[in-house]
Amino acid sequence: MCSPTTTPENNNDHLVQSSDPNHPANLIPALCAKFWTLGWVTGTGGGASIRSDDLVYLAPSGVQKELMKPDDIYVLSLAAQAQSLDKRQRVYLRSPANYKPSQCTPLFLAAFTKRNAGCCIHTHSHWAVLVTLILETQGAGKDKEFMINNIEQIKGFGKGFGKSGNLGYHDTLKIPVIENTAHEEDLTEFLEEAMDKYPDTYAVLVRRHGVYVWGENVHKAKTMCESLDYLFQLAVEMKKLGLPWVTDIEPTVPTRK
Ligand SMILES: CSC[C@@H](O)[C@@H](O)C(=O)COP(=O)(O)O
Ligand SMILES: [Zn+2]
Repeated sequence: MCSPTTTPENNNDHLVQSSDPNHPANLIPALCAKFWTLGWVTGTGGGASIRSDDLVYLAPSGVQKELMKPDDIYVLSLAAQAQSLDKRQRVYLRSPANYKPSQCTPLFLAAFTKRNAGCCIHTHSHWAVLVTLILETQGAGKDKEFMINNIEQIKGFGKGFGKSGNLGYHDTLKIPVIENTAHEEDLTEFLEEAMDKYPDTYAVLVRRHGVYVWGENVHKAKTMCESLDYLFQLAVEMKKLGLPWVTDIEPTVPTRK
């Protein structure tokens, strides 16, 4: 299951060799090194994947994500994957030696195929985990979504897949929460369910685990992941101060002279 299929003679190494710092094989290690400093990908957890047209660039499993090199990156073709008869069999154009592909692969692929995302980031941020723990204490029914409004940073989010523009200050940002599973890949069906139930969401929280965030491109995925982490941290601090995450502040219309 999920064993790599590659061309042994050349392993398509040219797919990960570029002097362009924005090439996905260079950018994934660079981004993960930055994310490690934020506590997002420590202890091999978390990661990031980038899609460029048909090609998906992925990290190996169980490696220190902040120390990865371009040569460590897997490359998969979405078209070849779609044609594969066994959908659980991954069709890699390039596989680095002595590694296994990230366990997050089917979750990243869900963001690329169901949302046409160009980048998906998975963090194990303390703030994301804490928000899911706080929600858990609120009991069944209230523990399945994180909601916050009337905070400026909400404007860092797009309105939704296929919609133009960003959320406004008074809009309520809703992020679904799914339960963790013993194996990362078993989260896939629940992540896809959450995407169907919340068609506008760009993120899904995983209880006691972290968060998946995607965007049309690297810039948008990174911006939303940073905005979300800011909001999760703020929400944890607000909870400690007894402040509500959702308020009914009415929009004010300034009078211009
Ligand atoms: C600290 S182990 C974390 C893993 O089980 C998983 O949750 C994860 O995010 C990373 O999986 P990986 O296969 O190393 O890319
Ligand atoms: Zn994880």
